[in-house]
Amino acid sequence: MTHPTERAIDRTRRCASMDEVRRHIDALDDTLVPLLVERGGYMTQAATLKPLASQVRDEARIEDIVRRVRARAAAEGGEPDVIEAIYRAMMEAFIAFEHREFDRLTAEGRKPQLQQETAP
Ligand SMILES: O=C(O)C(=O)C[C@]1(C(=O)O)C=C[C@@H](O)C=C1
Repeated sequence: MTHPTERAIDRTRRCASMDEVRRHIDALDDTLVPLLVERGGYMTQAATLKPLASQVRDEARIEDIVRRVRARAAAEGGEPDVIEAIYRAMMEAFIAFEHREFDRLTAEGRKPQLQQETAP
């Protein structure tokens, strides 16, 4: 279990000005965006590995992730409802991206499973 002094909320610095608040937010965004891009790379791999477009959206997996990140948010001293809303919006954007990747890979003939299924 997370030690109380290791919680993310306790790393938030007290700021004396809005400039300082925004500097901290910009610095965190510089950490977050590369991680989101890296996460997006796995959508391309998922699109390669899933045989059917109907498998791109996986409701059971979405609910597993929501349950997991809500618990982590609480352990870090955050708001589970806020983190759930962010994750649901993020996953919708990633699902749309994964569909685009699925279509692109299909058009490029890079989905061997699908080709086998549709072969005469
Ligand atoms: O786990 C998957 O199947 C994924 O494609 C990844 C992901 C995600 O963003 O985590 C995206 C789409 C699915 O609906 C579920 C989860």
